[in-house]
Amino acid sequence: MLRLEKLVKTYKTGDQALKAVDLEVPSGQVLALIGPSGAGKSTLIRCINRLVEPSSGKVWLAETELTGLGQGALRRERRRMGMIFQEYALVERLTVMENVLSGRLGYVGFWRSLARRFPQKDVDEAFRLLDRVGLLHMADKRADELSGGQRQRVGICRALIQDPKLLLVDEPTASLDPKTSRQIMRLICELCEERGLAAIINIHDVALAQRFVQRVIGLRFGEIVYDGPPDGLSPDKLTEIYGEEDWEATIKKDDEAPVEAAE
Ligand SMILES: Nc1ncnc2c1ncn2[C@@H]1O[C@H](COP(=O)(O)OP(=O)(O)OP(=O)(O)O)[C@@H](O)[C@H]1O
Repeated sequence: MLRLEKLVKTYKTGDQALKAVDLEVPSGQVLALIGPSGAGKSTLIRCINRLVEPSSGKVWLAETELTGLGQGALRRERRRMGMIFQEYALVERLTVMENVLSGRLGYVGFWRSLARRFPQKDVDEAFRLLDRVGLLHMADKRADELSGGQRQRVGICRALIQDPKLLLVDEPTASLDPKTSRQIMRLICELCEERGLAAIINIHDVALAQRFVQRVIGLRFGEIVYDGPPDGLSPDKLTEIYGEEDWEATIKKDDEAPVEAAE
């Protein structure tokens, strides 16, 4: 449902962040994008919805070539791609409910959005989503009163209320403690499964990626150097992706106790 063909991004500075990346993601597949700092992970995610304009190559979302669209058509197609950010990108002075509903701004008309008058079905869906992520009781709280984990849950609801087919997730746990990180990764993966959503998750924590996703893409210097199951990430493979390090302590152990469901 998502296809990248020879995607290249060269920034004005001359940095070649992506070198002819080919990638296909079927419907409903959740994959993790790993790689060292500067490998091109954020660039790849942002080239898909053209927040960063690719230099050449094509991005297909189902039958639509996103790279060939004008601004109006691109705005419409972006509704099908929800984005979740490391720093949540909430509007601090707005309530949780208002932040979630802002995910519908691409759908409601200009005047309606200006008055923040959303259709009742959008409000109902926002309540359902907040309930699903355990934040129903927080609906009227201001965003700046929330913890990091709660903010990310709001960010997730805001992406999902768009009713996307694909989630683009940029370091969702980078600002969170280890336990909250696991909770957020689990939540994202569960929601994708419930809704048949595909997702690309840019994540630094290899063990966390291995624990939750079916497929891992390793990026190095703008090229895919690993594409396979989480268990195929041997120390040698990780060295190829990241460079020398002692990986035994980092890789998920098979005998590791499963995380409590109640976490
Ligand atoms: N706006 C920009 N202008 C110029 N060069 C950029 C820009 N954004 C990224 N780059 C360069 O492109 C390359 C890839 O950067 P990118 O942020 O995509 O990597 P990343 O894998 O997401 O790194 P990190 O994990 O540190 O976020 C780097 O060499 C970076 O310096």
